[in-house]
Amino acid sequence: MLEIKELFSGYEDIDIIKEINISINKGENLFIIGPNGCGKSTLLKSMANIIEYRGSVKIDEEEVSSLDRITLARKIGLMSQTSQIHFPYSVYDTVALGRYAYSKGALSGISKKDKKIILESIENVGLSDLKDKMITELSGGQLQRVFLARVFAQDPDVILLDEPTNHLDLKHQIEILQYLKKWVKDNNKILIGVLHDLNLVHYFADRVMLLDKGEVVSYGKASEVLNNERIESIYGIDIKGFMQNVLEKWR
Ligand SMILES: Nc1ncnc2c1ncn2[C@@H]1O[C@H](COP(=O)(O)OP(=O)(O)OP(=O)(O)O)[C@@H](O)[C@H]1O
Repeated sequence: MLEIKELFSGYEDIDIIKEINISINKGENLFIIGPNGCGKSTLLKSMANIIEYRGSVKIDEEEVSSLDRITLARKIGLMSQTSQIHFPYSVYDTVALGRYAYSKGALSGISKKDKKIILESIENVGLSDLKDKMITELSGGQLQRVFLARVFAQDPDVILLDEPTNHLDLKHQIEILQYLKKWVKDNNKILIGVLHDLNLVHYFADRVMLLDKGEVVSYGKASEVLNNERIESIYGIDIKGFMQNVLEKWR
């Protein structure tokens, strides 16, 4: 179980995230929504202990800020919005980096089991044909799937994904989200994701958290949180009306 209590975090003594309290069971996903700048990425970074927090973030009773790097990497994996490429690694080598928490460090030292997991992770995002290609030669969507495969290879208990599908075409968005949902259920993991597409959130989320100005406005099932009046008051747009309008244009 992931338990967050009285969580505050931010930058340079200014709190962006204020008083978050949630608990999520294994096998469940939670999607965080909210307008630009409301603190979604900051919340994920706090959970992954990339930025300091006050309050408590516990995975199976263990405070994440007290874990060493290797244990933390086995417990929690973050795919952030701005995964930068600095080195011309192949797809395989990039995904292999996900296994560092289980190996002795050097890529040459990875085990047969690691190899199998790396290849399966690449296959699960549909990139087997590109496994030897340099990541500098990939499209944005292919690259995003490489980073997803790296998180799968890392195989943490809690997976944090910041806009995991924003570079993907609709088919791949749906396929990846379907796969993630199943992966979470089958392997008793916890997924916390940030998505802007409220249709996809409606369809895939077990739980939804609506954030505004760093505070939780609403938390619960998608059908409870995604109430048109509430969404309009936070986003300042009649999203349901807009969607209905668009749908009518389809033949
Ligand atoms: N490294 C940083 N230093 C100082 N302030 C930051 C830093 N990163 C983010 N912020 C500020 O914190 C606030 C929340 O940013 P955050 O990236 O968490 O929002 P978000 O909800 O993920 O936004 P988006 O939907 O645009 O990705 C913003 O006002 C942003 O300017």
